[in-house]
Amino acid sequence: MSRLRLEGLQLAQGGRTVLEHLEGSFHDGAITALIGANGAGKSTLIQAIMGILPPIVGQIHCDVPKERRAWLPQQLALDLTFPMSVEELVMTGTWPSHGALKDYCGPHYLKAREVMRRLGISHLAHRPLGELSGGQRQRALLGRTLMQGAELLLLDEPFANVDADTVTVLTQVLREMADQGTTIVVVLHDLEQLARLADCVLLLAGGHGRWSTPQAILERHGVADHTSQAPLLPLGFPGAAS
Ligand SMILES: Nc1ncnc2c1ncn2[C@@H]1O[C@H](COP(=O)(O)OP(=O)(O)OP(=O)(O)O)[C@@H](O)[C@H]1O
Repeated sequence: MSRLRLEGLQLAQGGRTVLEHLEGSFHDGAITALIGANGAGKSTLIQAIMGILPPIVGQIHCDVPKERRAWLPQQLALDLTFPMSVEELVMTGTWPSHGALKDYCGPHYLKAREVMRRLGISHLAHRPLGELSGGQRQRALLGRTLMQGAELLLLDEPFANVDADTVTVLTQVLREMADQGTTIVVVLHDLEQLARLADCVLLLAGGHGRWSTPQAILERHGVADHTSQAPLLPLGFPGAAS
């Protein structure tokens, strides 16, 4: 049985229903793209899965322990002026399981070094977060979730404001995480990212959710061969609820 399931879910923001009758299971060890127009409720669903927004009706069944759930919010939502280095940020990935006040030990530093190497940010270990580019920041933030050993990873537009090399590295690391069993839910906004990354799709439109596949979404947008370089088109999903 899937570790993350939605059952008769209704979610509201500011007293207004945003999504209702959401049902279904996210595949374990797969990357599910959460797509839909602006305001469709993608962030709302992410907040609910993270346990920040309680459902009005229905339930979210999540069998992943809290310390193994990770959320990478939109970069713009983060205050990165906090005086902290890349290595320190990556090390905070140990907090959910070890506590914030515990001293780090040798194996923690070794693991952090391995994580930074994997993400190509070893040379930035001691650089303050405020001095990083968007792509470098995103690598460091993903490093924190690797350090955490996340089994459920939620990402909100992880490729916004990042360079092409970072897109490649993030895509590769996310695929490796999924192959190792992590359940990944990622808010995406364009077809190229969808073609490159997603195994499954949950499309939000008109207050409802519909499960689909990357192939079906790409064909609907007239991109038949999804293995080729798909054009970078905004996903507006007109009439997506049909
Ligand atoms: N804190 C809030 N109070 C009231 N309404 C909200 C709040 N947050 C979101 N909303 C509304 O809920 C609806 C869904 O918003 P949400 O941010 O989940 O959409 P989204 O699909 O993530 O959009 P985007 O692609 O623009 O990020 C929108 O109509 C939005 O205006």
